[in-house]
Amino acid sequence: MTDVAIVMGSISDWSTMKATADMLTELGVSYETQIISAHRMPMEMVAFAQQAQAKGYRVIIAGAGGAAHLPGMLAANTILPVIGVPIQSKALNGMDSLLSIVQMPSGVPVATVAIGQAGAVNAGILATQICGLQIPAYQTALTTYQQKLHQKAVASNEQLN
Ligand SMILES: Nc1c(C(=O)O)ncn1[C@@H]1O[C@H](COP(=O)(O)O)[C@@H](O)[C@H]1O
Repeated sequence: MTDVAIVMGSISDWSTMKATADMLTELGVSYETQIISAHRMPMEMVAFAQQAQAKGYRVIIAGAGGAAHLPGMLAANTILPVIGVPIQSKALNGMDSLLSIVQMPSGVPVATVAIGQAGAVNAGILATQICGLQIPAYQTALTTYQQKLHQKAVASNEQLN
């Protein structure tokens, strides 16, 4: 069984969403990646969302840019938690993606992270935290990751002196 599904609206999103995949790899979390678009592949998008729980995924991470309907439309078709990653669009710098993803109507949440790569990394961590509620090995990996972050911050402070 694969724990996390990473989906994105276009192959052009991969340069951002690779940061999610890399984070999950670092934390030892199983994932699959797929291009699915609510706009360009509406039937496949609905089928994917409706089958996601039965496939055994615990969390869906969806990256999309511009009129970023994908995360919300997935959330509308599954009870799994959906984390939305706003891709940094060229025309509006990702503000369009962010607002399209975050401003969901009451009853259909998408857990929205920051625009671009930092958000993509955090989406991977957030998904691991959710899966970690049931998988102790993921909590151990998160603790190790947090300790590494701490050590790096302390070490960078020492560079000042
Ligand atoms: N936002 C969506 C959806 C969707 O929400 O279904 N499908 C594609 N896209 C976005 O269109 C942007 C440009 O895509 P192209 O580079 O393929 O033209 C991408 O950021 C993609 O996520």
